[in-house]
Amino acid sequence: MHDSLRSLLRHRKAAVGGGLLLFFLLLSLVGPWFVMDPKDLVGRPHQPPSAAHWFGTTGQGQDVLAQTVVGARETLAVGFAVGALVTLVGALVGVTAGYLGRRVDDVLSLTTNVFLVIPGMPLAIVLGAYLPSGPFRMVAVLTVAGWAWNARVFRAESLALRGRDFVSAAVVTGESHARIVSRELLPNMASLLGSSFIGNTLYAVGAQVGLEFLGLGDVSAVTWGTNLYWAGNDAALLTRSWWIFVPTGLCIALVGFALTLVSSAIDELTNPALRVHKPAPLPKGTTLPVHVDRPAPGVLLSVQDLCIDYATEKGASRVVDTVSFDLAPGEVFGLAGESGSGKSTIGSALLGLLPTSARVTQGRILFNGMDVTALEGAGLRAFRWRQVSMVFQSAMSALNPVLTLGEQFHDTLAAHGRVSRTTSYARARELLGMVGLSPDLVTAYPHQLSGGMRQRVGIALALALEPRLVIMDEPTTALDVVVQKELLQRMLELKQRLGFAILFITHDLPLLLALSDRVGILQGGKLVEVGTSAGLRAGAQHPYTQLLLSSFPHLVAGDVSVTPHPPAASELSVARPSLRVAAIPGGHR
Ligand SMILES: Nc1ncnc2c1ncn2[C@@H]1O[C@H](COP(=O)(O)OP(=O)(O)OP(=O)(O)O)[C@@H](O)[C@H]1O
Repeated sequence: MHDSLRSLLRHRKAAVGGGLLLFFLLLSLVGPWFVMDPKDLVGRPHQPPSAAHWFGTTGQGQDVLAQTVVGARETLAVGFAVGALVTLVGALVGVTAGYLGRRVDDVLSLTTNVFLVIPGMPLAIVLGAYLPSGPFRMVAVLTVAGWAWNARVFRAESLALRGRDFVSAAVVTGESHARIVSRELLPNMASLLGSSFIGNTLYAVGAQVGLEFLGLGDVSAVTWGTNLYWAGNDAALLTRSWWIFVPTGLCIALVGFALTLVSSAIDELTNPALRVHKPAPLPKGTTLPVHVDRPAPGVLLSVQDLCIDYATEKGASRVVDTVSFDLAPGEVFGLAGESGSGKSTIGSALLGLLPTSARVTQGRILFNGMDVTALEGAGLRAFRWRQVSMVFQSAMSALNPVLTLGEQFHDTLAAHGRVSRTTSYARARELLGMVGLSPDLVTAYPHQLSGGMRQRVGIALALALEPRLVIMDEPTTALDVVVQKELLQRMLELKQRLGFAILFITHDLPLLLALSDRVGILQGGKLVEVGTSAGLRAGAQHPYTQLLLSSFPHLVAGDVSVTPHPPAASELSVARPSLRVAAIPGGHR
């Protein structure tokens, strides 16, 4: 709690937004005691700012400063009350519908949809005409007109959470519905609840001011909306009496700005992934122009003295440290190392996919002689996928769930030149066939495929533009060993046919040794050993490589024995006929 408060105070957006909001809250609470009565006629009409009336007088001779300060009270009170009520009603209805589902969901969703199709403004006007005048009328009108959107958002969120394992675990351990909602669902929606409340308050302030400006509020009350209503009525614009409406307008804009800052701060504080630490700017003169060397013969990719730092709260953290290696055309180069050793960071750097908080601080990545670390914009777009593509680790999240496979192939092909759907679909069919899937799957959606089939689609997509290098970042981690072997075997066959090189990233060193021509071992961001697979298998030099090798038990299909030593190539090789696991006929996994 103490820590959360401290980080809230240290957060710049939270501090500025919160400070502004606090100022307006204090102004609305204590300000009215220090100003004149806003309804008193204290001077001549339309008087500009003066020592007697700092903000001038209105078209009827009232003090504009008093009206601005007093107007804050009801406007903010209604705004926060509506913000809280709309969030509460929306969350209650949405979470109940999403979590309980079935009949309850049908009824609540139907009610929500009915409210959604009724336009908000006419509904507010009609309700306003029947309810007794005053701030409570405004609160009721805006709550009735605004809760339905929130219910939709909360329903969608609870539907997504309901399918998560931790909720299923709570269900099977016998927790009650109320406890699951209050302990499992709502805490996971803290960020949504916070930003919805702030967003709804923003909506309420805007809608309230809008309705009152149109004369649909209580025009005898003093609020920011009625201030603008009377400014319009008293021809403040026509007489160029800007001081009558500018202070109120400025206050509304500042409150809106403050609420937006706080909403964004809540998002960032409750979701650490949104907290982006920007790396320190490079010293002047160190920005590298796109550099093209004559490619070294027999070298497709040359990583030279590469250093990558992440900006963190505690300063720069080096995760890739002076790494150098070369990759020849058609070669399979494996990068191995324990979790966190920097493998994926190197893979991302090759494709210019490093997050904003990361930066290449030293070294070069030469692809066919061209320094890809300096590529940007159109140059980078043209380079990605056409020259170097990637098979991602998570097959499900790498495919767009709402597009058919054919559309996803079309998008990829169309991103690199004009291509008709007929041509894209024909190519998609060909590629699907190449990876051992039925070409008819072009019309299928990702959820209709198994994990192994999705990963084959990932490979087919990676080969769509016939790149010269394919990065495979743990592409088979989530698959069982049989599917894994079939998939890798297919990949190596395609490599033989099409001639692309592979940078294979995994923590599974025995698998790498079986697949790769050469392997590099990463430890804590440093490349501690590079050697041919045969050389490393015969005798690794570095103690860390030896440790990695000795820490892998190996299951051999058939006799299910566990070997404490690195496997022989024949046991793992998926490219050779001596593959020990028989292909399962028929199915695509
Ligand atoms: N956004 C980030 N901010 C700070 N450090 C990060 C960030 N992303 C990754 N790191 C750090 O960079 C290091 C390398 O991460 P990377 O993902 O490249 O490792 P890896 O070897 O691919 O691991 P794994 O096999 O588990 O995917 C890790 O120590 C990680 O904590």
